[in-house]
Amino acid sequence: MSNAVSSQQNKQKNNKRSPLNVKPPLFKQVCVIGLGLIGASLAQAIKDNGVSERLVAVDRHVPSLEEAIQDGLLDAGSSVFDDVVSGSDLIVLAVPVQAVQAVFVDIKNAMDSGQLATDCIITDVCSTKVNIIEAARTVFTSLPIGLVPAHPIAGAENSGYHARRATLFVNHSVIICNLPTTNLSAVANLRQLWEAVGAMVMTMEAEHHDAILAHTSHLPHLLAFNLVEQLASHDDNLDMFRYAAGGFRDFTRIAASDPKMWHDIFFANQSAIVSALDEYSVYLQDIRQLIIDKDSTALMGLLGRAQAARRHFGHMLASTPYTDTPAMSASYLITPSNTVTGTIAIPGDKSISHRSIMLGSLATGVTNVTGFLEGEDALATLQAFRDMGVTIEGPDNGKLTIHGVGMNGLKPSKTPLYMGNSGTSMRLLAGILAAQSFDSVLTGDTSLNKRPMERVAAPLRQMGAVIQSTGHSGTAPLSITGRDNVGKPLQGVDYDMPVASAQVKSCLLLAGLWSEGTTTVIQPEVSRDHTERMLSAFGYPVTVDGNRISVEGGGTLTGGDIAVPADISSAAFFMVAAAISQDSELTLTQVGINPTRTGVIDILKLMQADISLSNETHVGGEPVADITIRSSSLVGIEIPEYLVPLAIDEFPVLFVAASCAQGRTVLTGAKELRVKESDRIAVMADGLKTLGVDCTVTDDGLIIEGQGIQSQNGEVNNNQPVFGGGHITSHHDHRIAMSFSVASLRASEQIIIEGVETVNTSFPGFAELANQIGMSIQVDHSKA
Ligand SMILES: O=C(O)C1=C[C@@H](OP(=O)(O)O)[C@@H](O)[C@H](O)C1
Ligand SMILES: C=C(OP(=O)(O)O)C(=O)O
Repeated sequence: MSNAVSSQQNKQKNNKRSPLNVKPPLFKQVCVIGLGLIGASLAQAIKDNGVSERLVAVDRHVPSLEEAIQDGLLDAGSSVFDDVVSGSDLIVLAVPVQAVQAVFVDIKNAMDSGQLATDCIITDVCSTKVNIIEAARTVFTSLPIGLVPAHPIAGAENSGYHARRATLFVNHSVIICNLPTTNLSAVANLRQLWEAVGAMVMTMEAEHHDAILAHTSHLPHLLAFNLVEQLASHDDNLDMFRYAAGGFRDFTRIAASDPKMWHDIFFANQSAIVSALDEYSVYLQDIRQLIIDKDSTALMGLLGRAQAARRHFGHMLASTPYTDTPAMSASYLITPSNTVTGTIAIPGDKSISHRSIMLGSLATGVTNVTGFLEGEDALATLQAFRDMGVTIEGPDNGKLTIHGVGMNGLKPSKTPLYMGNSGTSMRLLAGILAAQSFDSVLTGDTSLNKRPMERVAAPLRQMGAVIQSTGHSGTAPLSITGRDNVGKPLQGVDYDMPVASAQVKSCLLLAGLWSEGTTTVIQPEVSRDHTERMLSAFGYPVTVDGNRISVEGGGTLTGGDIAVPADISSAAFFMVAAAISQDSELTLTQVGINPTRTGVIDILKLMQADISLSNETHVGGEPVADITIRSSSLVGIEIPEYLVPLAIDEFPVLFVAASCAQGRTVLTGAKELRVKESDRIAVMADGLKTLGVDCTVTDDGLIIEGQGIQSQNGEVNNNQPVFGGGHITSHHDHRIAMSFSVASLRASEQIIIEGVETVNTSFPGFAELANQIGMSIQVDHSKA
């Protein structure tokens, strides 16, 4: 008796296909063996996406087949292979690993009898790959040219036909194992199929696949089953389970999976699982010993690294910023307001926070940091040093304890160092890493991977570094060869910097710490000098002679305490907010006023802003002061070029100030703005035009026709709107998003700023603080 079921009567109504059909269908007939969750979901996805003219299935459970035909999913189905397989050009094995060999026997017989063409594509969805290939070798004299082992990394706790979802594979990875015997067109067709159902295809050697999966899937399942077994075998197991908290539940969730399936997988991938388990046992013994020894530093190091790595991997793979932003596409909806008042503390300085991690890690002894900026950029630097084996406790409310490893104590990271969105992290680290004994790779998110890196790579090469910018055009990822492989240390050089960049200067000075002889950097204009100051604070001699800065290689750093002042670049948004609005007065406490950073104060003063400094003192080698700023009648100016590097990050918000000034403001000599997180000249000009401001982009700057009104009798008149309302896109640049938020203080209507999640890179809590002083920013996560 034949177990075949067919669906003539259903054909008509089930021929509807999605408008996004792949045309013509890739396959004439796909035969799915096994209608469990994965097989049925793939069948549904093939059907919905019109990937095959006909779809048939083989399953031992005839009612599922009947239902699938009734549902219009299948054209035919049977529990007997020969009944339906004839003429298939793709066979998908979605059966347990141990059943694969028997299906290969059926396929071979069908090929021998001419029911199947010898180039029919044969694939599978099993979690192990080497044993699938071995099973094929046992059955076929030579591997079929259509054999393409594959593994979709997708699943759910529910199983069976009814749990199927056509979307199961969308945005999930599918690993395809290319075999030397396989027809290239078979691989290409299978790739197209998976892409058509929404998956992302990657290729891998079968052995590598099994080793990776042994660690990432098989080992966790094994541990989950085993932990439940351990607890269940206790005499008081009822109490154990009754009081088992969320940790146990989370850890053992996967122990609810199908035992038969896992039994098969554990045997099928035996050797890779055993070696993953052996490695796990070593780690278990190590952490056991740390607890016995009460080795607090090492235990904190391990736990901190693991916690950060857990977050970090996800972001690294997605090329997204660090902190868990609930939405990666958040917007600000800003209702116009016209007054800001209060006394507020601004978060810590980003530049100094980066350097505190770098020098603290390389120092001997412990460095305690307070006021650390817990923004994504500085956290990227922190993670990189953790990845290189440094124990860093915190951050906890801006406090960090760094257990320095000394000048030669860094260890190679096991993964590329991920710098997120942070140019400072990547460029300064390039200098440090070029001098280390080991190889490194530095990578970043999509924005950072577009920014110029040859500005550091080229001078580092002059020092003897072996460094490649492997991106499209002198861009990251950066691949750095360690000195052990180069065979000699870096050599000091004299380098005349073509641009006044503190990042380039710092990169070379840091490389100079390990170089033979003297490294001298000559800058065309003064740029921020935090590296020089902090090196001195850590006891490393730095010679500054005008714009020539030198270090001798071979010194050491001594850890100490660092108090990070508030970031003047973040304070700038609120300075401009108070200046352009009416009846405003803001005091920003203990802001860093390092003279290489105060260009924004100088420019605002030239524009006749009402700013004053008080409580001037020093914090950790850096001058700080309270800054008070009131509503001002700003006037347009020609910005002196020497101030450009001293206010480089503040220009986006200064453009907002210029729009509110009376008369024209002209910025020149600021080409650097084009290679920040966005092209800040073009992007600001677009946004200003959207809001109705007349401005002209030049090669190296911007001309803005201010719309401010002259003050009458010394009275400030900042009531009139200067900006209209509208939609602004931040181009995922934090400073663009914050600058246009400030513009809302002189807007006539609502401003919506899209893509504001990167504000967290430099100013976590910006919107809350802005609202505290009288602005009205609503954060909208609905696009997540
Ligand atoms: O050294 C630093 O910490 C920084 C230097 C500046 O870059 P350039 O020096 O490349 O202009 C600045 O834009 C950046 O936000 C931070
Ligand atoms: C340019 C900036 O930072 P980085 O270069 O570190 O990404 C910035 O914060 O404005």
